[in-house]
Amino acid sequence: MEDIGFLGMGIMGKAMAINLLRHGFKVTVWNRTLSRCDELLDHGASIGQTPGAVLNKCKYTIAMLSDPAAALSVVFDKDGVLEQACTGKAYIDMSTVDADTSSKISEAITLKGGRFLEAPVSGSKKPAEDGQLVILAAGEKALYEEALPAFDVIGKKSFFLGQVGNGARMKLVVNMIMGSMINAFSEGLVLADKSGLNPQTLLDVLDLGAIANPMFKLKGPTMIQNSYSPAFPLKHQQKDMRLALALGDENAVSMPVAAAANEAFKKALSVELGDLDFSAVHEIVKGAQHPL
Ligand SMILES: NC(=O)C1=CN([C@@H]2O[C@H](COP(=O)(O)OP(=O)(O)OC[C@H]3O[C@@H](n4cnc5c(N)ncnc54)[C@H](OP(=O)(O)O)[C@@H]3O)[C@@H](O)[C@H]2O)C=CC1
Ligand SMILES: O=CC(=O)O
Repeated sequence: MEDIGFLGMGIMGKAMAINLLRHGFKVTVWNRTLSRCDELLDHGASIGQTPGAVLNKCKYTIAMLSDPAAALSVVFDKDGVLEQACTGKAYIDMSTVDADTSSKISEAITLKGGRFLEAPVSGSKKPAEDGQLVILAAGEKALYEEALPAFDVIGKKSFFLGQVGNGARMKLVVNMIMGSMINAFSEGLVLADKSGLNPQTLLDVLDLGAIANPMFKLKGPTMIQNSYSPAFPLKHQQKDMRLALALGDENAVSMPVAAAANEAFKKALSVELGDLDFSAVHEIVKGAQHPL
């Protein structure tokens, strides 16, 4: 698996492609805003002019795109992946999407003789830079096994979860929990502050107890400084809450905590915090204490 195509040079795609290049893979990159590929030239990448051109050149193509609309557009639009899908071509979509989107893509590609794996990831900008992602793959098992040398560079652990859709579902469950947790954490920071406690001391206490976790440790110090440089953009976290709630609807699972968290993310989007880190929901939680 030496020659790899990579579609989507956003926060995650760029870091993952650079890691592959560092480890000796030949990588051909494409991004909708093509100029964002230029930086990859310094790392030894080639540039493809369209998703179809990348697929045409490479036996294996990975995609890391923002949402279902982007994932579908890159496959089904003109000069897209589907135009070049055929026997011997493998497509690995690592974007966070819902199971229906993934299944649509899988069906279209396999109908043309192509191969498909979904492989969303858990972990953010820093784990992507450090090759420490957790990979949640589903689809063609043989393709999963062929992809492992690349997954081992990108991630610290890969799971094969069975049929297409299971990777997407697992990722949405994980991010539903994460989105609810960041809201509860934010409320705790506000409560500590308003009741006369030092939020930094709260962080120290949390870090020593049963609910210590890497997210609180990483995001806490920046949240108390109101600093939200995007590692995981809030607009993507809201997309994940929306898709997870839809999965809850499909399965008649009541999720009032996630629904409340989703409202906070929606409010954050409405005041244009979507491009900041998802921890910027803290601004909404703080603001809720001062209704106009
Ligand atoms: N950041 C994180 O911590 C993590 C993100 N994820 C998931 O990974 C995916 C990518 O995230 P991230 O890199 O942070 O996102 P970014 O917003 O940084 O990048 C999004 C990418 O999608 C492309 N894109 C958006 N819309 C379209 C479209 N209609 N057609 C073609 N390309 C499009 C963008 O291209 P352009 O440059 O032209 O806008 C860009 O390459 C998302 O699904 C996210 O939920 C998963 C784990 C962690
Ligand atoms: O999807 C985001 C992450 O941190 O994982």
